[in-house]
This record gives sequence, structure tokens and C-alpha cells, in this order.
Amino acid sequence: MTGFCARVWEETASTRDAIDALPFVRGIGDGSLSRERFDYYMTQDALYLRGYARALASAASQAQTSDEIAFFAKAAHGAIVVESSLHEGTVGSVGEEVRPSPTCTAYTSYVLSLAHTQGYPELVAGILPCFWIYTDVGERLTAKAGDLTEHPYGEWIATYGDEEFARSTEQVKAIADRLAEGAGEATVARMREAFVRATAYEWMFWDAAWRQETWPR
Ligand SMILES: Cc1ncc(CN)c(N)n1
Repeated sequence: MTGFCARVWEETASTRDAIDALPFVRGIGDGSLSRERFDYYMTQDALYLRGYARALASAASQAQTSDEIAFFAKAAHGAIVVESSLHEGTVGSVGEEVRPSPTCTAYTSYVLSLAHTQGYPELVAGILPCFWIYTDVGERLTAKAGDLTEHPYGEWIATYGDEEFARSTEQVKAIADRLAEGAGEATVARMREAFVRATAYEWMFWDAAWRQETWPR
């Protein structure tokens, strides 16, 4: 692996180690996570996916090739329909009365700010950790858990350990590498910043779920 993705993956190694060490992630893996914490996470994640799907749709509108337009449009549909159905199966339909947590608000606002205030390369770089971190965690948890049929979070682990999801991740990585190759130094620096920040938000999102974060009253 060479190029932009290899560099930012290396650069975020400590954040990724910290993700693996999170009690929430360990608890999903060994099944010890409380239902209450998992339901909090799934509810917030359903809200996150609505914002994230908008960012993917924006990437589709900014893409310059038919393949990339189709890829991001399909990914937006997948986030809002396929992934959200996993959430609905767990916590039901999340209504307007549920408030996004501070971290959920911050992460979705951040990816949407990339969509509206930066260029397509920065947006792709900011969208990538959502694919790559979940593939990475999903593959490791799948390998560790073995047979998922009796696992309390088996459906969640199988969704992100899935080969189709991993193929989508590879496609976004290839797009990011291609965009970085053709971009100037300043754009690549902003792409790097977007990738690093979104990776940190992935850590924060699981940590917030563990704490069942709320707004100050
Ligand atoms: C916060 C978050 N990041 C990533 C994913 C995987 N699409 C997700 N469902 N939620």
C-alpha cells in the first residue's frame, strides 16, 4: 500500500489502537456490552447515518466520473436503507423527538461542513474513515468471535465484517489515492486533516456511547 491512504493509515495508528482498546468496542466483541449502551449507540448511529448519507449524496453530486457518481449515490442509499434497517431492527424507527448527542452533532456537522465548504477530495478523505475504520474493526471482531449465530451482537459484527462492505472501503480508498495524486500540496494537507479528524470522531462516537453522553441541562 503506497500513497495517501498508506500515509494517513500509518499516521492514525495510535487513534486506531485506542479504538480497539475502547471498552465499548471490546464489549461488542466479547458480547459483554450492556443492551442499554448498545441501544444508545444504535439510536445515535441512526441519526448519524442520516447526516452521513447526505454527505455521501453530496460526494455523488461533486464526483466527476460516472463510476464515482454511481458509487457514492449507491453508498448514500446503502447508509440510509441497508445500514439503517439494522438499526431499526434493534431500536425501532428513531423519531424527530430524539436529540443527537453532542458528539453525534459534532461528527455529522463536520462531514457536512466538508461537503459544503471544501472540495471533493477533502470530502472523500473525511468520508473514508467511516468505511475503513468499520471494516477494520469488523474484520477483527469477526475473526475473534468465530461463530456469530449465538453472539448477542452477531448481526452488527457480520454487517461490518462483510466482504461487500470491505469492497466498498477499497473503492473509496482507491478514489482518495487517485484524488491525492492529482492534487496540490495544500489540498492534500486538507485531505489529511479531514481523514485524521474523522478518525478521531470515530473514537469519540464509541466513547460517547459508552458514557451515554448527554447535553448539559
Ligand atoms: C459513527 C459511524 N461511523 C461509521 C459507520 C459505518 N458506516 C457507522 N455506522 N457509524
